[in-house]
Amino acid sequence: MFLFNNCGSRYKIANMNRLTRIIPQGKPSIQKRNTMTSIQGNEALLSIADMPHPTSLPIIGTKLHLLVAGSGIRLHEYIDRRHKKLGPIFYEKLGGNTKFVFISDPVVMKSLFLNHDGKYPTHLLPDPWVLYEKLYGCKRGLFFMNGEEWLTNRRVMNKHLLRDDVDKLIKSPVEESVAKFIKSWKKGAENEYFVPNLESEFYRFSTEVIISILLGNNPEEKSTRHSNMIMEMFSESVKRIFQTTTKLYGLPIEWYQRLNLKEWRDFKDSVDMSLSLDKRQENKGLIKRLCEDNLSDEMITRIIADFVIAAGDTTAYTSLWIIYLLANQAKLMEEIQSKDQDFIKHVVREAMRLYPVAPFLTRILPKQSVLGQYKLEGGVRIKYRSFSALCVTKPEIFGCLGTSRNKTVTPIINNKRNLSVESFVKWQEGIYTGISNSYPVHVIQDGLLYFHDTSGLPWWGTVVTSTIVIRSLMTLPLAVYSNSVLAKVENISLELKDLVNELKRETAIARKSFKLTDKQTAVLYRRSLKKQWVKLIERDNCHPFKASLVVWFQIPIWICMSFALRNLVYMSSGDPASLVTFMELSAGGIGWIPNLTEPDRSWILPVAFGLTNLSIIEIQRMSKLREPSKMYNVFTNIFRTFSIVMIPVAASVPSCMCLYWLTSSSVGLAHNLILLSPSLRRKFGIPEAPSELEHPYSHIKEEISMIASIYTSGRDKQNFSQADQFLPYRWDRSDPRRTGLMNHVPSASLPFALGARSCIGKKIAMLQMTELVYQIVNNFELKCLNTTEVKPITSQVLVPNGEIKVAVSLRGTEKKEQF
Ligand code: HEM
Repeated sequence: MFLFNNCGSRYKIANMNRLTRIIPQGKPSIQKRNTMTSIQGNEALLSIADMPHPTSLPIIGTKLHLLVAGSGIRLHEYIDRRHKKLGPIFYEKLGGNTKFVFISDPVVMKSLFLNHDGKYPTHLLPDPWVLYEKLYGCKRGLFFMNGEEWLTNRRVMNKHLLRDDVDKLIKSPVEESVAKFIKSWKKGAENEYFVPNLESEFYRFSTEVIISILLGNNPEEKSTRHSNMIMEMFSESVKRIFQTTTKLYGLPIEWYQRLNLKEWRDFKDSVDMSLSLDKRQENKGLIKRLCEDNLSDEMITRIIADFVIAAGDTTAYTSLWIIYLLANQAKLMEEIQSKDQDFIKHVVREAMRLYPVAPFLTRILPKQSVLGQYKLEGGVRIKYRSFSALCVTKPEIFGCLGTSRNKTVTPIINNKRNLSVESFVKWQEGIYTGISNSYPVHVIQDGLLYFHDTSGLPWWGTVVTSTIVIRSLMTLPLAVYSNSVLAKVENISLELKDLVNELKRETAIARKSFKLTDKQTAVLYRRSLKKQWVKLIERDNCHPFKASLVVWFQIPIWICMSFALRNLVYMSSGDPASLVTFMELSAGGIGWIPNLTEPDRSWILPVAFGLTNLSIIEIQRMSKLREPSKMYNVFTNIFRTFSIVMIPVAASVPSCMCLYWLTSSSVGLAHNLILLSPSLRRKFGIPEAPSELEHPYSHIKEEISMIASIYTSGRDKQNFSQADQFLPYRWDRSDPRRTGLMNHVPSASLPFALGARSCIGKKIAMLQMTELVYQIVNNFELKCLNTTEVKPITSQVLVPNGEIKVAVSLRGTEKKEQF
């Protein structure tokens, strides 16, 4: 009790120190101080702009820094270093338009989880899962729910899994599963030591525990073939689905759709089966209880399927870390033997402090909030994001037309090369002359002159208006058509996916009946698939080539219009009227470009042109979910480079041409934005497709996401003395050694989060890990065989960077020397 109070006062002091640390190290300027808003009494608050942050580039943010630091798998270390440099609260733009506010201060973290969560706390969702949900139309459990749906179901689950008497439901299934596990290890260590595949074994064990809890502790039922089958399906498919989604983070976009995640459907079938069986049984499993709560079968399936997934890797990897830590500390293993099971809880807590499987916890602020010294805007985050699997980039197509008449060619030393350069220039001039004198260019040129004469607009107005009219009348309908074709193709590919299994079956039958070889079967399968694809494409009249029509119209129009303007400036027709036009163009400019025949020397138009093109590329990119394919990245980078290269080119051509290019790109940008809107897409008759964004504009605008850096706060010396040491006794209030550890802030270690949206399975997890570790320590001796330190990396959870190898032998036998 004394220690507890003592620890409380230390806690306050530690946190008071921290509050002063929250003030940015780079002091805000006097001007900034004056702009501080006073919200509560006289307390002056800082805005997010005053928050410490690393310097970042406009679009890619600090992505390059992260890349250099070892990419996403090193995120926990990267952010840890940032905290050390910038303090316990800072923001960082890791690319895109979201400001991630990272917090490692326990007081601010607590306040985030307890006071600022709102009625329906929301977190960021892993994109592959969101994609999966959207593509396959399969609804997910609690973790993916929001709003009233989440609250209603969460309350039901709280009643069953967080109440004090939860032990009645979980104790016996956990003990049984542990007993089974220990039995199999004892068998393994019967003759000598053995080195188990810890990851797989813990995965299977975790799945077994959760399924036993779901089905109830009915020994008769457990022995049936049905139950074993469910177990097999659960553990295998869940493990595979996790591996698949982890890979999805880095896979090219098309693979998302190509991957046949059939395991999930098998898995859901098995849940359905167990649901129908459970209703008839007299067991006391969680499924039974949920049925009694009148939850629909569909909802139960959703919730418990997610339990299996959530329980699988979290408990498996935490158990793995615990065993790794213990296997490296023989003395501690001996000490634990003399302790009761309660002490194992401290072992588990301490391991989770050092290796929290969820190293970052995210929250979206529902409204404007004050966190520490900062007043932050509520982040309006879209509920679902999706990506365009069959997206078509509609970058502006640029061509280099800007050769000046008096442009000279730099002589090149080598005569032969000189000759070839000359012939190239001749060839180029020939092409230019050919295009300049072509019929379409003359038609557009005459059209421009006619429009200028009849409208009475100055030349700058003529260029801008005619561009808007041409692009809106010609390219907008084509862009709508192209989007429509793409949406249809996307829907067809989903339809085809359903046909694939049927085709496979038919091909298998054909193979048997006609005794086909592997090669023949593959050819037959490909042919049938292609036939189906063509059939569906013909049915919906949406050949993918049609989607590119917009580009085939846009490029020639762009070239012809540019040449038409060039002709007007260079008086190519040679008649007196062209001299008049030239004079009009010389005086027909606006603002800083009075003379449209001269290049824009201020570079305003060329730079605006370049930025507009970059915006189009970035909007296309931002409206996609997560990492696009490598090919898409290559093209995006080519277009980015091209946009930048075109800036000096635009600065060297007459400003009427540059004005045209800028107007054309701006209209393109507007079209891109318009065609993101779902309601406008419906009005234009574009069918709905999975890749469509529900809230495209909120996706594009800047957002704020709060991230609690659990890894950092747990390892911060200000929160825990000897923070990098594995000292389970620090959690034991009765241990005298604890007095030597000055800093101890329990709320700085939040492996299960805190508040209304904290882990629903924490009691299950704690019980199963404690029981398992207790039995392992008391029955076996462990010795770590890894010769180098195993470090954590951020995958979906914090996992080891290599296989953890531990030799297991029966306690008290003479097998130790064999290690
Ligand atoms: C060592 C084991 C575990 C750890 C460290 C852990 C950690 C967490 C954390 C940190 C969250 C909150 C995420 C957030 O706020 O964004 C969470 C949520 C959740 N956990 Fe666990 N978990 C563990 C085991 C389990 C188990 C065994 C289950 C099975 C019942 C489970 C089911 C869930 C579910 C369904 C949620 C979502 C809750 C909601 O959104 O309302 N977890 N877990």
